[in-house]
Amino acid sequence: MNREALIEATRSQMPEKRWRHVQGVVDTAVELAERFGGDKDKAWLAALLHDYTKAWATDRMEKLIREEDLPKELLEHDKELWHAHVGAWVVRREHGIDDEEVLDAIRYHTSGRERMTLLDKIVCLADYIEPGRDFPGVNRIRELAQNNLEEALLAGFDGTIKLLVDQGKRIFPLTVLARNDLLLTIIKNKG
Ligand SMILES: Nc1ncnc2c1ncn2[C@@H]1O[C@H](COP(=O)(O)OP(=O)(O)O)[C@@H](O)[C@H]1O
Repeated sequence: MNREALIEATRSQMPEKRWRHVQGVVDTAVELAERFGGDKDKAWLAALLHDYTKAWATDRMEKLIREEDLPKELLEHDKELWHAHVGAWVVRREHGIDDEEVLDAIRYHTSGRERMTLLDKIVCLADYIEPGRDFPGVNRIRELAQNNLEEALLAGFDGTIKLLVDQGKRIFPLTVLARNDLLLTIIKNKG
């Protein structure tokens, strides 16, 4: 795999602002991998590709979800969730990415899932706290991320779930499963 070509291909999918976010996620994911003993190369790759189709038109993503082997359930949920699954499918198809761990980290970076891998957690958390992010509560998540990956991610999911409830939106169930699972892990680690 040619890193430079992959960087250019990714950059060409999105406007400059989104590209800056991706660069922030890449740097943060590599830092988190160093801090928590993850694989830095995989963190780099999954973070680079996590938003590959984020700026694609909705109907382009919808067509792939309908026609390819992608979860049809996505169509009943917020469009913000689509790019994660579609992105994993596209980077496998277009760039031959076949590392299932990396593909999963891309696929679940927005929603999370039950039994998240270390790489899933790193990419998902990096997406919440990269330096360009500015939302109420982000600094608390950054502080927690200094020494507890699970507690930081839990705070991230809690914030997303609260926001969705306040906005009267549907919740994609994987985020609830991810949150419950993280809570259990945190309790076990303390006990
Ligand atoms: N469980 C969920 N159910 C419904 N929508 C969700 C859920 N989790 C996240 N979202 C939506 O996705 C958005 C998060 O997307 P964002 O953080 O911008 O991800 P990315 O960096 O991949 O673009 C949230 O603001 C929310 O609208």
